[in-house]
Amino acid sequence: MFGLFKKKEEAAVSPEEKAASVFDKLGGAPAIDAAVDIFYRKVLADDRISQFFDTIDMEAQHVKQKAFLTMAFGGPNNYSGKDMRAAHKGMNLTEVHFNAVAEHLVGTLQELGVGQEDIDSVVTIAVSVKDDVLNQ
Ligand code: HEM
Repeated sequence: MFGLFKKKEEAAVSPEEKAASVFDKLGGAPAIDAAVDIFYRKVLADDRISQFFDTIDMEAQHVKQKAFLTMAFGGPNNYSGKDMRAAHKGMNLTEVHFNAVAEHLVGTLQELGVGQEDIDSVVTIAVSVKDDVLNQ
């Protein structure tokens, strides 16, 4: 059921050596479901960005939001969807749109009780894909 998020073998790295990602700390794939609901509600309630999701079907979007949050939370690196540049091509996204999404990402984490240090690492991951998302 959570095939998309299946953990890769981590034979070469012991648990002590590998810092837990926010994805792991939240409780892995099942916890992402709760995060998706919060995040998506925020996105759809935001006039700056809700229009981008108007024509997208809910079920497919749920899967995509899971992929989004798994990536942003530093989850298993076996995402097999489109790369970020291709996924957002032709949308004419701007900094305003990006910042709105980042804001809702942070708000979601705050609601889930995630600490500031972990929120900072999620923001770092989000910022690292910004140029691709904005097709700059
Ligand atoms: C940290 C920033 C972002 C990440 C990590 C991200 C991640 C993703 C992922 C994983 C997908 C699914 C790609 C696929 O179809 O395989 C996706 C699709 C999509 N994203 Fe983003 N995204 C980001 C920012 C944004 C922003 C700022 C917007 C608009 C306000 C946006 C709107 C969309 C829409 C509408 C789709 C669906 C496209 C379609 O189905 O045709 N994303 N995103």
